Amino acid sequence: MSGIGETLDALMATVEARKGTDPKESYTASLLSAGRERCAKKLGEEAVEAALAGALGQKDELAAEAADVLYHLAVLLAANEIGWDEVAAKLAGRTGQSGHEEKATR
Ligand SMILES: N=c1c2ncn([C@@H]3O[C@H](COP(=O)(O)OP(=O)(O)OP(=O)(O)O)[C@@H](O)[C@H]3O)c2ncn1[C@@H]1O[C@H](COP(=O)(O)O)[C@@H](O)[C@H]1O
Repeated sequence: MSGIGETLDALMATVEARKGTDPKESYTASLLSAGRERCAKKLGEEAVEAALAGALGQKDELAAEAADVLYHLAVLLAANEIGWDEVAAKLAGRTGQSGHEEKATR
């Protein structure tokens, strides 16, 4: 099994490759062609479902919903021309900061 980084890189490459392709042939292409607001709405829905599963301690459901969240996040990032590298840089910039300090500088 590959790590999460490789998995996310492969997912983003697939999402990027769907740009401009036939929306009838690909769910990803249909989301991208519908625009950023549609992509954002789907991410929000999946995030709520993941949050509910987590709050209820539904482990399998949470893992599945977390995968949906990551997929829809990849689509929204791609729709905004942002890659995982920019997200990783934000996370790396916070390494070593306490959560309280980080909140103050965000
Ligand atoms: N990871 C995913 C993934 N996760 C979820 N989904 C789709 O997300 C949709 C969400 O389902 P919902 O029940 O929330 O919504 P729905 O009512 O079916 O659809 P909406 O009208 O609400 O958008 C389903 O159709 C799922 O198939 C995904 N579709 C694609 N991928 C990845 O994207 C790749 C390319 O997919 P295509 O673009 O479809 O070729 C796939 O190989 C996967 O790796």
